[in-house]
Amino acid sequence: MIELADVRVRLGEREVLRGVSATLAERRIGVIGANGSGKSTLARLFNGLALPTTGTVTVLGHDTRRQAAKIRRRVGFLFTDPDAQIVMPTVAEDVAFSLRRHKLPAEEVRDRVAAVLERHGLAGHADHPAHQLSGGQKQLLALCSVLVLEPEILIMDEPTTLLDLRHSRLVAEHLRVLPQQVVVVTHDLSLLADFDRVLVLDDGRVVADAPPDEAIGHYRGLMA
Ligand SMILES: Nc1ncnc2c1ncn2[C@@H]1O[C@H](COP(=O)(O)OP(=O)(O)OP(=O)(O)O)[C@@H](O)[C@H]1O
Repeated sequence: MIELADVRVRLGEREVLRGVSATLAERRIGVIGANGSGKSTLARLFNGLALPTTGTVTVLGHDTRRQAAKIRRRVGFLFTDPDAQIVMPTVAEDVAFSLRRHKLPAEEVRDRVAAVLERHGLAGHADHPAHQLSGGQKQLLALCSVLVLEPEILIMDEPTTLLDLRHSRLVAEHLRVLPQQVVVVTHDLSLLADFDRVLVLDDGRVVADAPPDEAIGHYRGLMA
C-alpha cells in the first residue's frame, strides 16, 4: 500500500511534482505520461530514493522521509538500464550479491539464487559472464537480483524500453505472474493492457487515474 498526500517535489528551479495525492493499493498499477512529466520522480518516491519537498509519502505504513532504509528493504526498484544494476562478474554471483547483508548460510544463498534463476529462465546462464547476456536477459537478471530479496512491492522504471518485442513480451509475462504489488512506469502502452489502474501524469500532476483503456485514451488525447 502506497499513499501520497499532496506531494510536491522541487528539483532546482523546477517543481517536478505539483500536488499529487493518491492511495495505491491495486496489484498492477501503471504510470504513463509525456517525457519530463514527472513519472520517474514519482516512482523514486515510492521507495525513498526521492523525497517529497512537501507533503508525505507513506509506504507499508512508514513515512519515506523517516524510514527510507526500512522501506528500501521491502520495496524493490528496477531501473531502466540493467547495466546500472549489474555489479558482479557472473549471473549467479550478481544475484547472490543482493543477499550479502542478510548473513544467510552459503547453502541457503545458493538455493535462493538457483530458484530465482530457474523461475526466470536463466538457470542455464548461472555461471556465464553477466555482461555478455543479451539486453533482455540482462533485464531478467536485474529482475532476479531484486526478486531474490522477496520485496513486498516492486517498482519498475521503464523495464521494457531497451528490449525487442520478444523480450518485452517475456518481461510482460513475468510481470503477470508476480505475486507482489507492482508499479510500472512505461511508454510501452501494450504492457498495461491487463493492469488494474493507470495514472497519467502531465506536467507534474495526475490528470487521469482510471482503468487502462480509459487512461490510455486520455493520454492519447493529450498527445494529439
Ligand atoms: N536534479 C534535477 N534538477 C532539476 N530538474 C530535474 C532534475 N531531475 C529531473 N529534473 C526534471 O524533472 C522533470 C521530470 O523528470 P522525470 O525524470 O521524473 O520525468 P519522466 O516523466 O520520467 O520523463 P521521461 O519519460 O523522459 O523518462 C524533467 O523536466 C527533468 O528535466
